[in-house]
Amino acid sequence: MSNHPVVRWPAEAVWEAVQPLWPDFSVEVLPEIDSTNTELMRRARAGRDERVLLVAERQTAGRGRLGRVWQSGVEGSLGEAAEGPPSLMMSLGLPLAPRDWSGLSLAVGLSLVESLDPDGRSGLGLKWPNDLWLQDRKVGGILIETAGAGAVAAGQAVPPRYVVMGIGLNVLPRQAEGLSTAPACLRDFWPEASAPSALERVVPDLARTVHDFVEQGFAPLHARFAARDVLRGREVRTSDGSEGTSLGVGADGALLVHTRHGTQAIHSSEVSVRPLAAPR
Ligand SMILES: O=C(O)CCCC[C@@H]1SC[C@@H]2NC(=O)N[C@@H]21
Repeated sequence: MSNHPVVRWPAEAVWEAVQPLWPDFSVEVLPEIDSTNTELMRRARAGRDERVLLVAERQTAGRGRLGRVWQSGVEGSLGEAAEGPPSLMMSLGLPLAPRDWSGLSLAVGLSLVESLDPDGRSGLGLKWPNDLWLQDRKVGGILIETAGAGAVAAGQAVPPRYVVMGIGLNVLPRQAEGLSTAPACLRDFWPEASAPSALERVVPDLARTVHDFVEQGFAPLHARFAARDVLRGREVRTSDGSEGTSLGVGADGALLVHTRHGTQAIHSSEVSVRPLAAPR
């Protein structure tokens, strides 16, 4: 495996779009890595806290939430004429000190959905807390990890934490091992989608969203999230045992579920939904 990316990536265009926000921002594309999240966490632990977007053409140990494996779907060589890998795998790493952390992953998801489907016509939506969904099938996911920062005494400013926002988007159709139905992909609603074109489309808005989140938090995005929320009004079951109808998310990013015991605010859990009835 050479040390150079095989695919032509719009790294410079992405850098130019983001650099006015963060002059020290850089973009790195790697032909192969275990996981872009793992790599940025390693760098953070070694004291490197740069603002960087790391993109991989292949991950050998891609990770999802809750210890799951993220399959990149890259088998064999990408080849010279490659349109790009079947999925976009990238992590944005940077030090952050927002006033309030709640809703960061929802803000990231919303920026992805809005930049991939600006007018909402495709039905691409958000499944709380971290998944992009299209017709009840997963298109992508987000894995946010943090490093650094000790305890904060009362009245002290919150020190920045190094945050790694890992994003995986299925671009081309593929079967995923262990799943009965194939995941959805960007090609389902964007016929020319490739990993490089998706990168160019999503990163400028992602950077703007993260930049604004530091001061404003999730609350200003709340109504826009609701417009893309695929769970609202559906019967859900959470991994901590709550069952009921999803009422959407609160202004702090919690999932609100109307259960037999009243409305419960869920802050961290896995959520499954009752499948939609088959069309007649
Ligand atoms: O759906 C999930 O559970 C989150 C998936 C996150 C996958 C991305 S791919 C780029 C980055 N590197 C990783 O190892 N994981 C994230």
